[in-house]
Amino acid sequence: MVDFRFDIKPLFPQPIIKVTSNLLPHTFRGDRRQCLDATSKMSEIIDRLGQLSATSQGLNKPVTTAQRLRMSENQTIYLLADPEAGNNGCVIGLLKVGTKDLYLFDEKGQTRKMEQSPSILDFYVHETRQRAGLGKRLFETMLSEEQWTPPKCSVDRPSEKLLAFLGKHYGLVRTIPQANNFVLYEGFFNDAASQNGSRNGHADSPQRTKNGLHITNSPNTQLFGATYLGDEADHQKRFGRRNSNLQQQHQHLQQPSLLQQITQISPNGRYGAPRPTCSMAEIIHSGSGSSSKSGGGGSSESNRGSDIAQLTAQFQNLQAIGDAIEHYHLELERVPEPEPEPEPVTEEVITPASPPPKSYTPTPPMVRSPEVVESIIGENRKPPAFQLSKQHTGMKNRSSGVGMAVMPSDKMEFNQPEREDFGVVKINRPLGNEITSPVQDNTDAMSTVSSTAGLTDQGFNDLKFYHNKLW
Ligand SMILES: CC(=O)SCCNC(=O)CCNC(=O)[C@H](O)C(C)(C)COP(=O)(O)OP(=O)(O)OC[C@H]1O[C@@H](n2cnc3c(N)ncnc32)[C@H](O)[C@@H]1OP(=O)(O)O
Repeated sequence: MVDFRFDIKPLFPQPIIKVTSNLLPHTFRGDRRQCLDATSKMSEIIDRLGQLSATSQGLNKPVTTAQRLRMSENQTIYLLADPEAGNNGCVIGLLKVGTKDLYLFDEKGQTRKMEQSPSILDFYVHETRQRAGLGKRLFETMLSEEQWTPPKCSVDRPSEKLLAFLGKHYGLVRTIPQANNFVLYEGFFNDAASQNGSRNGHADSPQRTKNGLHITNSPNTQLFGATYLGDEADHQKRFGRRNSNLQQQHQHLQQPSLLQQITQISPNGRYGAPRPTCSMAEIIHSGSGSSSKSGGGGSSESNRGSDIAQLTAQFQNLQAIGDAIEHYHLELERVPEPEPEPEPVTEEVITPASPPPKSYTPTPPMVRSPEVVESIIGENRKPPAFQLSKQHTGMKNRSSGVGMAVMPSDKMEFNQPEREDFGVVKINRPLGNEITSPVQDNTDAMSTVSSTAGLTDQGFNDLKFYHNKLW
């Protein structure tokens, strides 16, 4: 029995009291100060009994606390005490009930939404007083106060003791399997459809197929296929340890043809929103698209001609890409091995506080001078041939995100000896490296450079001034 440092008699003018979110016995009468005192004491009683109940059921945290009761709108705790025991009396048991909106399966496996369904949420009688009829006394008081009948109560994860209790006192044995942790007994749905407004095919409720499968219509359904509720395996998995004795009914069959049918649900909402087109995908797929179009529609000669022209253009594009890749590989092979490491340059040397980049994507040909390529490749694959100054490496001027996304360049340097008009920049050539042949000048760029973009003392513009954030 559970006793407390205070006298419980004022709180228990009768052996069983009812407590709701105000944390006061339903019998309570008193002023504000007495009210605060009673609330504090009642909180202590509830927390203590809730903890004992959890321990008794092997739960790692209590289902019942004063704080939870205070926050709830539709829960009630019945407390059983023996006010005459000892000096201060003692509390013997607790029964927490409430109403819940639940999606449940009826005896036929049909889904029903039950609103304000009566539920047994927590039940405990102190170990020293169990099997003495006190549990039944508490339960009966609750039934009469709430005007509930036992078969109409759902039970939240009942323990074996509670299952035995309900079987013994109320003949509740045959259960209706559910996909959640609640146990229902046969008779739960008798006249429930008319009383509780339960219905099948509710907008929010799972739908039922002719074979008894239940399909949840959630965004995940669009992404990963339908979720099936109510089959035995799923029930076993969800229902867990306590209700192994309840696995008995409703073997729902899953036929492959039906699965195919129900998983072909067209996406809607944001999952059905158009996606941005991928230019490479367009190149690859537009050929088949156009051919199917022309094939399906009985196209004219001119259509066919334009299709061929399109295909030729795409082919040439692909060829050009292939050539560029091949050229790029050749250039990489041609990069000479770095010289043995000379004495490092001591002046103006940067010993980067941050480590060098872990991965490096080398520059394509025709963009850098071989020396720059060599030094940068050496930076990643082998120890550098010499220590690079900040001005050589452009460490601060590096645009790793944007530049690499567009072309595999570790460093982009801009040659702009004179100020040009707004928005126009000549790029990719250090000062002094003038174009010797038009072939070299294979790069163009437009930039959003402002007139305040600063030149370094070497004449390089810092790329950050050109970076378009929308990239
Ligand atoms: C939703 C939930 O709350 S689930 C959690 C339920 N609570 C617990 O499991 C906590 C530990 N158990 C208890 O507190 C109590 O056993 C209760 C609340 C379940 C029942 O209270 P009691 O005062 O023992 O009930 P009462 O004396 O009226 O009825 C006794 C019957 O309950 C069942 N019962 C009670 N204790 C046990 C037990 N240790 N083992 C098996 N059955 C038991 C039996 O059917 C028993 O009848 P029997 O003695 O003829 O076999």
